Amino acid sequence: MDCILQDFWDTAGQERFQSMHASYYHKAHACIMVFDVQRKVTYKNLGTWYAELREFRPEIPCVVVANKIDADIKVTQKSFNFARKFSLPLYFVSAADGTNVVKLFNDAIRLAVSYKQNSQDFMDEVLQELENINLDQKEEDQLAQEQCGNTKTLPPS
Ligand SMILES: Nc1nc2c(ncn2[C@@H]2O[C@H](COP(=O)(O)OP(=O)(O)OP(=O)(O)O)[C@@H](O)[C@H]2O)c(=O)[nH]1
Repeated sequence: MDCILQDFWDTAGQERFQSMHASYYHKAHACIMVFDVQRKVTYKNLGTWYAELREFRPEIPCVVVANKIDADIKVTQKSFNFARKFSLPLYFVSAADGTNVVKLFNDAIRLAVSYKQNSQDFMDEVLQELENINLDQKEEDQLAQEQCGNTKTLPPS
């Protein structure tokens, strides 16, 4: 199971939108979009990030995080339209004091696992097939290695 991505966590808060390489998206089974409640521009950029995410991963679960609430607790009374507009769960978080951090990651992981188990997305099926091929290959390599090892340890006849 893969979750989007330390890089996304880092990049989403940036002031300028900078596209991420498609490979970052492809194996993600959930996305956590973070904005900084003290920097309006990071909230404004969410729409662009979300559009890019949906281009590559149309169905993965996504949650929105309002971070740094410790700096101004009153923001927790605000309603943030972006989350409502796309029906995404919104978490009020402080990475500094830990508020809601564990809950956020527990929920995101649960969503990701459930998505991975039930996904009907064509891209996921392709990736799963590739993963299976890799696993088969690894098993074959391991078997071949074991057989080589066995041959070496055979006593001389
Ligand atoms: N008060 C407060 N400060 C925080 C919180 N999370 C991160 N910071 C501070 O914000 C600054 C940037 O944190 P980073 O972990 O570097 O985050 P980043 O996403 O790379 O950077 P930004 O996009 O600038 O927020 C650091 O000085 C952190 O200490 C938080 O929840 N509350």
